[in-house]
Amino acid sequence: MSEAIVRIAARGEGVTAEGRHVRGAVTGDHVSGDGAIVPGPHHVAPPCRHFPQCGGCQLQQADSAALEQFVRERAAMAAGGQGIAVGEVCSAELSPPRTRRRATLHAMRAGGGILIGFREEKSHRLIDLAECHVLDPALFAMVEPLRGLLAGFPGKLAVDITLTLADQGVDCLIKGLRVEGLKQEEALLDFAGEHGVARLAIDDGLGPENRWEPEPVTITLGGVPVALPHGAFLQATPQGEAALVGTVVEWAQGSMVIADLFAGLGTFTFPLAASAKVLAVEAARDAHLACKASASASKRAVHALHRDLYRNPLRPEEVAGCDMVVLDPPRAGARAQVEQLAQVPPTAKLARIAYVSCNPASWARDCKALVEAGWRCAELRPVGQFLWSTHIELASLFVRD
Ligand SMILES: C[S@@+](CC[C@H](N)C(=O)[O-])C[C@H]1O[C@@H](n2cnc3c(N)ncnc32)[C@H](O)[C@@H]1O
Repeated sequence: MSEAIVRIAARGEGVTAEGRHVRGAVTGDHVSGDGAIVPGPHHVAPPCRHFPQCGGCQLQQADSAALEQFVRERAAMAAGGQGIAVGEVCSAELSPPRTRRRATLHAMRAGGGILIGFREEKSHRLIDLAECHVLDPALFAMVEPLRGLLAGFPGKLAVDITLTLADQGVDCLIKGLRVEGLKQEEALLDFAGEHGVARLAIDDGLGPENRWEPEPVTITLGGVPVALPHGAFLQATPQGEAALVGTVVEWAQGSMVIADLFAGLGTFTFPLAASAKVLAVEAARDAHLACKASASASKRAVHALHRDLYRNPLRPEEVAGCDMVVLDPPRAGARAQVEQLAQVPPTAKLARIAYVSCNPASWARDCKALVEAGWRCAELRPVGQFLWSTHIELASLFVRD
């Protein structure tokens, strides 16, 4: 007798109503007693030849309807798991293929050639990328030239290459490369010039050192160009950023004073500053300074504050004057900051909290504290920026009645 797959689990396996997990199955498939999968209407041919070996994607066998359901259900189930009632769970925004604007690839020498790609999910074996359906084509176009460049560096090679699509083109940071002698220095400059690289930096263990940057590299946020420090956080796709920012800006309508916590370069700060005063709080010094400089150059009503919100969260009296708080913490969540927000008295101006998260588990844990303090989750917007992966993002709006 066969069982139907009713949903996709957090780790990407198909799950039956009885709770049986089946790797490779998607919602609508059937699985027989011996584990054979009978594909259903949402099971499609994976577009990439490297699937499922490549660790970059886990769900290429699912169509967009099954992926949308997966992203939406994961967000809703995280809320349900902590007993958080959600007013409205919106449909999930999925980023299209070939839109990822940042990725770290690995490279090594093998069999006389250079392998460049992602690692296999459960091993350190490198998948040598011949195609990629998630990377923006401008990033993928760097793979072959990078093979050529690295082939000229003798000896054992084990480097990480972070590619980011900035306003000026591809920003390329190579970690772990030893550059010795004029010939190798020239090879770097030739590579950068010939392939229109926006910035080339090498980190041989002592931090990134720029070798090529014909004009300062920026990323435009809310119409404001912001200097892009190495390693600074960026939303994974422009479409994902637009979905998250559009949602938060809509929720912020009518707010005059907003605190943007874990602000990074100002992904939310600058769009929000079009109609409100914004306090942008961030712990990474480079990101904070970039946000601060652009706020001043663009004359936006932004006050940038350098502060560690884990050790030193904003206290209730510091946010009481804001009518909205936006939080977008790292995967670990924002427990200490949420504990402080939960203590803001109902009589304070603070009327809305938008919590953006890349980890439904820490989000739900934190939000439980908000709910216990009288806040209600009015709206949940799931976002799938990492198409075909099990990684999801969400934006949530908390209000007090
Ligand atoms: C998920 S990113 C979001 C950044 C920004 N909101 C965006 O959308 O681009 C989290 C940010 O929190 C910052 N961060 C990490 N730990 C922090 C801490 N203890 N206090 C304040 N900011 C922190 C990181 O540097 C990063 O910029």
